Amino acid sequence: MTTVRTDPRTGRAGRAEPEPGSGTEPEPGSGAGRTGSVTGPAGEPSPPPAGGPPPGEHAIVTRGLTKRFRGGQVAVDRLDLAVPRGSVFGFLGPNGSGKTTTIRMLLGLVEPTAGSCELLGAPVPARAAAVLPRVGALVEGPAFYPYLSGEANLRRYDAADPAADPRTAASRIGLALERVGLGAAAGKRYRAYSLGMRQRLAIAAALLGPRELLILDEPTNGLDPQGTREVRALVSEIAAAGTTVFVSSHLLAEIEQMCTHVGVMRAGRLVAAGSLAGLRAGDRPRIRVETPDGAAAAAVLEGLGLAGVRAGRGEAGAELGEVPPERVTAALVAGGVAVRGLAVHRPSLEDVFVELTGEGFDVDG
Ligand SMILES: Nc1ncnc2c1ncn2[C@@H]1O[C@H](COP(=O)(O)OP(=O)(O)OP(=O)(O)O)[C@@H](O)[C@H]1O
Repeated sequence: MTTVRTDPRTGRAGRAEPEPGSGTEPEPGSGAGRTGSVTGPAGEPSPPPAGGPPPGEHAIVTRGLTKRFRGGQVAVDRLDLAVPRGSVFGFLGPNGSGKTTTIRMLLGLVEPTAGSCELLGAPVPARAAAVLPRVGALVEGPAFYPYLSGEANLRRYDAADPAADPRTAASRIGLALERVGLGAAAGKRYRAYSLGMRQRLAIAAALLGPRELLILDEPTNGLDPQGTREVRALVSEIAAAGTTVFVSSHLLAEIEQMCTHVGVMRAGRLVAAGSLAGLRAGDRPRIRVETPDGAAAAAVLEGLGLAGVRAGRGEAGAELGEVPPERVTAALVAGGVAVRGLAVHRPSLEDVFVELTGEGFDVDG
């Protein structure tokens, strides 16, 4: 069973922690694993928000989920979320947009002010004890002992879970280490691990047992590019093996590279959600013509029935729609327009999100 600690500075609920005992303090900074191996009965599945897949097809559903902290700050504001089973769902938003608070409510670590949430069809917190053993979680504030090996650290995590059978601990730990690619480094001390290895160990702690859902809060935060790649690859492998992954990030590039679905948060509200493919389908490619006669080019574009025609100095542009670019080129030439250059520009996902949210994202990764 996971132990929950409250941060005396913030009053925020904390994470599972192994009992101290080595004489050295655990090192913060890489992740926390929710432990547990008992599979409890799930609650009755309930209908997803209107228009979504049928009941049972969502790993996470929230309805009107709201958290108002003492002092009046609304961290999460009437959140309706539906995370399809089998998806890698990117929970994207700038710092302070309410991602961690949402995850804490999902895990029963913070009590919602209003609304409800379900994990794997079971209401949380009402049925948290039954459902959380099927959910692995990595939420900020991890602690591992630097002088202990990765394996020994996991043994401590496992031993702290009263629901975990000690007789099967060795195979459980071995399997978790193998799954995150740390089998060969199992005996190495934690302090000798790279950043990526540390984070993979944290994910291993969240995988001590069969999980149907894995919730990761900013798992690449603070990692170097190599560590980031490792975690990204690991998330894809875990998802390919059938676990739904819910991963938060403030980095669009992260989400774009590892997720199938995305929900975008801004100031506590969900401002966009759907499959990446669906969001991209809304992209409207534009054609841009470089020409000394922008007005003449614009007239040709209008003549072709293109929308959003604009003429500028030395250029003209329009939404391309279904018209093939070669038809535009031919029409421009036939219309006597001197074409110096022609390009088709498809808006990036960032352009789409900026349009939806009115805000940019850190895309450096
Ligand atoms: N215990 C708390 N008491 C008061 N306000 C809080 C508390 N926890 C979070 N907040 C506030 O709620 C808002 C959302 O914070 P949250 O940590 O959920 O955002 P986030 O999107 O996860 O951002 P970050 O990645 O920076 O953690 C912020 O304005 C934050 O300051």
